[in-house]
Amino acid sequence: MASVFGKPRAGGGPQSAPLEVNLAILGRRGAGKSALTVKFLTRRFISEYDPNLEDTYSSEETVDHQPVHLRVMDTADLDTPRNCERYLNWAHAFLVVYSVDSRQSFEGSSSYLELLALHAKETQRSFPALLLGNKLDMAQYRQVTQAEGAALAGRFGCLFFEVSACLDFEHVQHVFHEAVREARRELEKNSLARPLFISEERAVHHQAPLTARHGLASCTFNTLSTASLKEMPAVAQAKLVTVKSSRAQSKRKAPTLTLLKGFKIF
Ligand SMILES: Nc1nc2c(ncn2[C@@H]2O[C@H](COP(=O)(O)OP(=O)(O)OP(=O)(O)O)[C@@H](O)[C@H]2O)c(=O)[nH]1
Repeated sequence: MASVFGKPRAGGGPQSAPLEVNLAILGRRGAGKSALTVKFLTRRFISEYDPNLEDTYSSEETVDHQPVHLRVMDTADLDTPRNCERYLNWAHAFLVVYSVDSRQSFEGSSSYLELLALHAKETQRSFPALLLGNKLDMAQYRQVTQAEGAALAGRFGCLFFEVSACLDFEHVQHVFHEAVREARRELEKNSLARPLFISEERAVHHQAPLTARHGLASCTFNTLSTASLKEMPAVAQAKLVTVKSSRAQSKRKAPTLTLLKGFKIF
């Protein structure tokens, strides 16, 4: 697939330009979106962040021996999803985060999943989403059981993981790489797809396949469609991302730039 800024490249071997994947991290305040993002990018757990800053980071990753240019948007909605187009039209995949010690954040994650399902229905496109129960290290204060997390993910047909931003890096990395894999599958599917896209003429049903994959619910937000041909929309809208200074830099109490080694902020 040809590539311009903001549009993905699908496929390609080791010689080709890296696949471009945009990933948005969604969830209620305090769920641990920033902590997970920074853990993934720096291998470190940083405990304090400015809740009002929304940053987009860029990182060169290798996933399954394939180079990937990954952009991660650490969103900062207030209590509920707001002005969502900025990430809905930008991301190829979503990580929806809640905290296992907060029922409120779990309920918030459900709102985000509903928002994604609605967006898929409206745009007739598929959006991989992963549901993450964060703060697994706080399991003794659980308000949300693992079964509840899995059930919610199953309802929306997403992958589900429990993680902790302050425990091992590999687990957090695995989750982000799974999101890249899901996005890549979707991009490849779209690049192979016919050049015309079929839009709905009558009621569209949300499809939430519940197939188990490695014991987890799988798949993406899909919609069924009929008739009426339209031009195929870009997989991602070409959109310039305005990036403020790094949240990791801006709010960290003791700014240590070595923390930023290994990823670049743009
Ligand atoms: N124990 C524990 N604390 C965590 C974990 N992840 C985040 N926290 C803490 O939870 C609080 C909120 O984390 P953030 O990463 O700022 O949460 P957020 O979802 O980005 O919240 P906003 O910035 O308000 O949107 C901070 O005090 C973090 O230190 C975790 O895995 N375990």
